[in-house]
Amino acid sequence: MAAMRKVLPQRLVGLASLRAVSTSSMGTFPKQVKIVEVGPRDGLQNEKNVVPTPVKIKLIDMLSEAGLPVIEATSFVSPKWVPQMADHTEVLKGIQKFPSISYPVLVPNLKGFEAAVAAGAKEVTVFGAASELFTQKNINSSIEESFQRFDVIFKGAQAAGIPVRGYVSCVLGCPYEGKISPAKVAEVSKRMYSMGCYEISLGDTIGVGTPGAMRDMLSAVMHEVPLAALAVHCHDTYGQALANTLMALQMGVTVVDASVAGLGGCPYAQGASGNLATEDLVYMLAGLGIHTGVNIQKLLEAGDFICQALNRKSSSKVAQASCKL
Ligand SMILES: CC(C)(COP(=O)([O-])OP(=O)([O-])OC[C@H]1O[C@@H](n2cnc3c(N)ncnc32)[C@H](O)[C@@H]1OP(=O)([O-])[O-])[C@@H](O)C(=O)NCCC(=O)NCCSC(=O)C[C@@](C)(O)CC(=O)[O-]
Repeated sequence: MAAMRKVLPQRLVGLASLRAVSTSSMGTFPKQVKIVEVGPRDGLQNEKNVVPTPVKIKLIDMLSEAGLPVIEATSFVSPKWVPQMADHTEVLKGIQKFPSISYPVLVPNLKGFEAAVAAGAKEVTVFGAASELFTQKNINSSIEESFQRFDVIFKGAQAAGIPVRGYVSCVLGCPYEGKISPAKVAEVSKRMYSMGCYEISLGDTIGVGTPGAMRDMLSAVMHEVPLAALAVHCHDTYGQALANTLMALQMGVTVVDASVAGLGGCPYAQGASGNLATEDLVYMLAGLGIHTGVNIQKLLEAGDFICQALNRKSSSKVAQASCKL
């Protein structure tokens, strides 16, 4: 805690310069971006040591205080597959729920959907992929079988008035199949959108994409799914996450997934590293004059908190830089 107190006033110096650059040209960028914070789920699911439930709850509460409009809280997957998420019910019940914030949770099947609803979930997320082999490794089914599972979830969600978000993983590459064609991503995205996902988040699961690959993939998907219903979810394995996101914004995407302190990774995607750090995204968007509603100071504090709890250095460049200022 002492170290945290020491850096905060210095961070304010960095924030002043951030405000100074926020008047720069808007170009073709959107005026507003919705950030979907995935740290508590994607960020923590890959942690080897079990993160105590109160730590997860405090992290989510701090992220709520920071003004993130959507916070992916946990996942109702099999605890045999992802033990770190076994406390999903306690986490979802334990967090403070701000009326203006959505707290979606991942559900892989009807069992997960029913458990999520019983725990109070008001929004769920299904997760598919544009790669057969990844789908097999991640959810033990083919792509076609995954649609059948989703269909059952959609029926339950529709009856309960619960919105469903959808992930398509491996959109810019797969750890098992390598290159994935934009046409395949477009096909899977179209299917999930037409089944009932209100938003499709396109995941560069192993962070191999480049802005060129993002442009080609998005161009294909935009023919099949309305732009307003697309989000991007970039991992930073090759240091391209921010550049890839910028390309997506220039193409009109207005929803971006990110993870506080750049935490993240998928247990079933070897080589996957952390997500785009939310702090770095917020800093860049502020510099472009794009509204997010996020208080970066409070976000940095949430990043400090989880990094101390995990005994780890933040992967966010903004967090690292603002500590050194
Ligand atoms: C889909 C299954 C369940 C199939 O797994 P399975 O083994 O084929 O399922 P099953 O139906 O045969 O059940 C096996 C056991 O799990 C139980 N079970 C079954 N379902 C549930 C459930 N929902 N909640 C709790 N328990 C469950 C079930 O009751 C049974 O228990 P047993 O009878 O052996 O005691 C499994 O593969 C699974 O849970 N996979 C999840 C993997 C995962 O969470 N991956 C990470 C998320 S994806 C990701 O990170 C990428 C993303 C989204 O971030 C975007 C990107 O970056 O690209």
